[in-house]
Amino acid sequence: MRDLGAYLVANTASCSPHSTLEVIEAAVAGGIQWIQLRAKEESAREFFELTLAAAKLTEGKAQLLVNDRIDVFLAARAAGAAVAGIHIGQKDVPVSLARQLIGEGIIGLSASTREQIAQANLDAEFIDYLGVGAVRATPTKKDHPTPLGLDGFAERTGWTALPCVAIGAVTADDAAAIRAGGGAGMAVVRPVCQADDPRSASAQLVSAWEEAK
Ligand SMILES: Cc1ncc(COP(=O)(O)OP(=O)(O)O)c(N)n1
Ligand SMILES: Cc1nc(C(=O)O)sc1CCOP(=O)(O)O
Ligand SMILES: [Mg+2]
Repeated sequence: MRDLGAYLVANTASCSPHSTLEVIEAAVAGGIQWIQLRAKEESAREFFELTLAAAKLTEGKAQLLVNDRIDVFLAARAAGAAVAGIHIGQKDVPVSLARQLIGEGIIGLSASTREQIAQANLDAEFIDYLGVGAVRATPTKKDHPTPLGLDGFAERTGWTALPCVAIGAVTADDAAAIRAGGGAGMAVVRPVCQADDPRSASAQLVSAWEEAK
């Protein structure tokens, strides 16, 4: 899984005036193949229902990951939804236990400091990719880690053999630098969720990533 490419974090709080499902449908139509559903304010039931609906849009076309909520992922999978895995962070449950709980499935882990990446390397058997950020400060995640810059991101890809996805105020204009810095993908919220035309914004990100090869 070295190339995750353009990766959408479909953050429910960022999708207005579109609905989250409209954004996901547009992203799939635009060619994005990795989509994480991030719902920080919703109840478990709301997140679960949204995951079921999203999985119908992504099935066979994109990998759908659930942010944070292993319970929601497990419930959606038990309900027969095509959910691919989870993305968890340093404040979530340990990745080895997450692996025990979900069994097969993709696990993405956020890691940005030297210590976090060293620990991820020790836990590498449980992890499919790392989310590494924040590349830049972003209003989308108020408690984002200290900004790294593109150079800091590139430095971190050298600390691990795990695929690293850049996140935090990155845009299509950063695709070449992220790839040159050893990145396996670029994750965005606002460039797609807040675009007037999320489908063409998604297609633009996919092209930028492909052209940066
Ligand atoms: C691809 C990707 N990378 C990093 C994050 C951040 O995850 P986390 O640190 O758990 O923070 P929250 O998103 O839960 O606020 C991510 N979601 N996706
Ligand atoms: C969900 C998330 N995690 C981050 C991290 O640095 O770990 S930054 C972030 C939000 C990225 O949003 P935007 O593309 O709108 O800047
Ligand atoms: Mg988290």
